[in-house]
Amino acid sequence: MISVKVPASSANLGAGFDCMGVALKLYNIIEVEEIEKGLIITSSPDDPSIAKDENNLVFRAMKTVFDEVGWYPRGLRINLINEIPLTRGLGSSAACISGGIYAANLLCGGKLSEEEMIYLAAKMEGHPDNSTPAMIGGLVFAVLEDKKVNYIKFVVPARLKFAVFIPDFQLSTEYARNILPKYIEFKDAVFNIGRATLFASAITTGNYELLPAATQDRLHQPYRKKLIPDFDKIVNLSLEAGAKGAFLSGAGPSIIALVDENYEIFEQNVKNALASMELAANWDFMILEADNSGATVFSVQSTSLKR
Ligand SMILES: Nc1ncnc2c1ncn2[C@@H]1O[C@H](COP(=O)(O)OP(=O)(O)O)[C@@H](O)[C@H]1O
Ligand SMILES: N[C@@H](CCOP(=O)(O)O)C(=O)O
Repeated sequence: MISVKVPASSANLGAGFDCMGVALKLYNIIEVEEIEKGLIITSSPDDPSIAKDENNLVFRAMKTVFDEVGWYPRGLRINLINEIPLTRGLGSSAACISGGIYAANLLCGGKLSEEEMIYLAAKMEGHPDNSTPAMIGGLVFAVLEDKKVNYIKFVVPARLKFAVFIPDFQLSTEYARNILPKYIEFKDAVFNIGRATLFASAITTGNYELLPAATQDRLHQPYRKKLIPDFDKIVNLSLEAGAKGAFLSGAGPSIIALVDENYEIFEQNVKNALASMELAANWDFMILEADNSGATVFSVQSTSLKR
């Protein structure tokens, strides 16, 4: 049996719609094993939206690898241990896709290169901003091209923390993409190009004072925040507590605030504020570091199955 650990991820990071994302130290474990025949899928905790048949996202991701390399297991057992909350903008689907591809590649003897796995994952997810950091870790700038992903990975220092606010309601990425406008104004495109470029420079040089300005966005947040009644309150409380920028995580509804030194004081101030504020939803709060490893082998046990 092969066991793979794959991180959560937060995409967009403000202005970098569909092209910037970071892996976070919150993980799903995917255990896979070739069996005599059939497909057995188990999941804990379970959720009605996790399919137990060929529609399961991890299985579908694994199948893209089998189709690509022309090798198929006789049967397959998949056990999912899920820490990443579903449909909250923290890359649960990207973790399934990148983790499934990574696990399938191990199962079939490592026929695909890392570049090929990154491409397959981005193609399946439709954008490379979650799937690439889920696969290789770090903070990634990525563009999906016709046959490859062009990307740069930046290893995030532990000094930078990601304060994550997770509400008790879900928002599917598909829905949150469908509500975006087909066209945007030229000045809004210019606004985002400047901020995304500034973000890339600020994060890689450690010039965190620029981050509050560099995480502004006009491409998706103005539309999506209407679906998240507490958005402005959470962003404002984070900035007042000293965050270096706060923005929607992926398509939402989770919100992330960047915190530098003094994160313990920030954490206490935020917890006090959350306890005393009137909010439409209940919000979980946790402080995470970036994961710089991506999908990794957790354990390998030999199987009795003979070929
Ligand atoms: N552990 C899992 N196992 C199987 N399918 C999953 C798992 N986690 C998420 N999914 C699938 O991904 C969907 C959520 O994807 P999406 O709307 O993109 O949200 P997210 O922001 O969490 O990626 C779920 O409805 C489910 O179909
Ligand atoms: N760039 C995408 C990212 C979606 O991330 P998810 O974690 O919410 O699936 C978008 O903004 O739609």
